[in-house]
Amino acid sequence: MTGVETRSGDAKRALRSELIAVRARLSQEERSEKSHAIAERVDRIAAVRDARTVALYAPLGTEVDSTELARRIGARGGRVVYPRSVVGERRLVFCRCDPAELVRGPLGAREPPAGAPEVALAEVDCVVMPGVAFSLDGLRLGRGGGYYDATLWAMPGSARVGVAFDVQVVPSLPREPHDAPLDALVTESRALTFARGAR
Ligand SMILES: Nc1nc2c(c(=O)[nH]1)N(C=O)[C@@H](CNc1ccc(C(=O)N[C@@H](CCC(=O)O)C(=O)O)cc1)CN2
Ligand SMILES: Nc1ncnc2c1ncn2[C@@H]1O[C@H](COP(=O)(O)OP(=O)(O)OP(=O)(O)O)[C@@H](O)[C@H]1O
Repeated sequence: MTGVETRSGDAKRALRSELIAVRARLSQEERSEKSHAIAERVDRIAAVRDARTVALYAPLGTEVDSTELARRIGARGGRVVYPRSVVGERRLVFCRCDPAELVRGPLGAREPPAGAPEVALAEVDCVVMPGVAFSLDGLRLGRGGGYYDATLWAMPGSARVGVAFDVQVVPSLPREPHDAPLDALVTESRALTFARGAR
């Protein structure tokens, strides 16, 4: 690892604990209300509305609640898949699963159980991701495993949409070469889209 990458790694760690604390200050009621507004807004983004298969996530801790978005996508006939962490390989696979069947995975997030049908990465039209922080230029800071980044690089045709509360958005984030930039970022107050060429 180069010195530059080490410094941005340190900066990411500091930002991670700061932004997790900021998000935790929202009340349960605020998070629920804002998550509903985010679901409405995400569902108006063309990349999501036109997607046949959308990768969502099972909310963990104080992340944006994806339940309403799952309901909306299902209601219009879309297919929702959830990530399973392949520990040791730093990657995700996506499986079909009823939300009620999700089980606690090795990293603490709820995931599809072993045996849930896996969907090829190329079939996933859009990936909707939670994060700890997002920047106005479309970078995402996750929990630090690098799972989404590694997987997204193997999905060049999938739209990448980050979802967050306004308090998680910062002007800029330290960028490392493996970071996979977003196509869109949606909060309770706005939707930002980023040009592919610009990233
Ligand atoms: N909801 C959700 N699902 C996700 C992710 C995520 O960030 N959020 N991931 C993004 O890559 C992948 C799983 N990676 C994870 C990486 C770290 C931790 C984590 O920090 N776990 C806590 C314990 C959480 C708990 O038990 O409440 C910990 O180890 O301290 C969780 C999941 C795929 N699924
Ligand atoms: N594709 C990759 N190849 C090599 N190392 C990687 C790759 N992706 C991430 N890493 C390493 O993994 C660690 C975590 O990366 P990073 O901080 O970008 O994760 P994150 O986006 O916050 O996590 P996640 O996507 O799991 O929520 C870093 O040490 C980084 O150098």
